[in-house]
Amino acid sequence: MSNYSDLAQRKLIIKLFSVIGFLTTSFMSVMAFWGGLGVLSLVLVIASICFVISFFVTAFLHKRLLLASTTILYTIYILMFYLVLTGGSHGTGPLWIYVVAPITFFIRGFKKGIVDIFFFVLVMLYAFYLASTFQFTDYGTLHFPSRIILTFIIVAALSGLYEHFRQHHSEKLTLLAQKNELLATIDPLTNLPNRRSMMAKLAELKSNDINPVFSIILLDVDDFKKINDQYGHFVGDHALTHLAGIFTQQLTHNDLVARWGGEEFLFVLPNKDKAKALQLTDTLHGALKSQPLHIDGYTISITVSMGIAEITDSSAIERDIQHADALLYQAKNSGKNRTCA
Ligand SMILES: Nc1nc2c(ncn2[C@@H]2O[C@H](COP(=O)(O)OP(=O)(O)OP(=O)(O)O)[C@@H](O)[C@H]2O)c(=O)[nH]1
Repeated sequence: MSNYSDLAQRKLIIKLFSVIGFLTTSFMSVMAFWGGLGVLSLVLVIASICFVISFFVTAFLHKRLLLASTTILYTIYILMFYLVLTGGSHGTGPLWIYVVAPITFFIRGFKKGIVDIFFFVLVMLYAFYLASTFQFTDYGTLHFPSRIILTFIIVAALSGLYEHFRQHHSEKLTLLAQKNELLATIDPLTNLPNRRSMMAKLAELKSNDINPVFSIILLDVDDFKKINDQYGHFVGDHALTHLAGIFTQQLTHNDLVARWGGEEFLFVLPNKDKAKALQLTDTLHGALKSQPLHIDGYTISITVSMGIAEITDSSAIERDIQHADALLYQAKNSGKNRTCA
């Protein structure tokens, strides 16, 4: 989501750059033409065409944002070179180079922006040198070019710092959002998906015609209160993580298990009918028998009861869960450590 909105924002700003670039260069071109500066006017017309192209590339070619933004940036660089070389209109050309710093960092980011700015400064120094050597324009003494370059470096440094902090905070926010998203779907004790994320998965499976049959298993640990009472809550917690580990081991790649709440777990088995779900419950009973919990010198055998519901229609998922719950209840009432289907 954050990536999408970031991209949408970038697109908007690049389109805005294109429009501002187009309006400015068109206006300056008319002014230059009016003032009898034919070549400058022509250069500005070419620049304004480049801005129009970038605008349409950004607007209609969704994957060409990089191309559009690079076109804008290097159009501006070439224009700046020309303006410094010739002095632009009445020697004011170099004043435009300040727009380069923020645009460069916005388009290229902090690190690549520094490299670009470094080469841009070199090119500008060279343009000032050429201008005075070949007398394209008269900047008088060295004072004017040196002040322009120095103030440009200060503006660029501030723009770079701003971009650096902006990037840093944006990355931090993205990471935080991803972490929160993960925490909202994971049970912190067992690291299994929680009820919320499993409900989303179930809704997805229900709405998906590609999975016409699937099964769910509702599992409840037998006499868990006794484990807590006898060994303490801490051991109870360990028992739950121990179970989560065993359950995860027995799943094939499409199967899922979630901590449904308390000492209850829910399995979702896409493309598996009741018979296949029963096979899994047999495996689970066997795995629990052969892998008791060893903790603090104790060996604790844990058993579970399960109810299976096969899902073939598109009725509400809550009804399927109620069905599995009723069968789990039946398993508990028939003596526990068993499965009813
Ligand atoms: N240690 C620990 N205990 C929990 C947790 N969540 C629920 N419990 C305990 O699980 C126990 C569930 O007890 P009951 O609902 O009476 O069920 P039971 O003792 O398993 O009995 P049956 O379901 O009839 O087999 C309660 O004592 C809860 O406190 C947890 O995250 N950690």
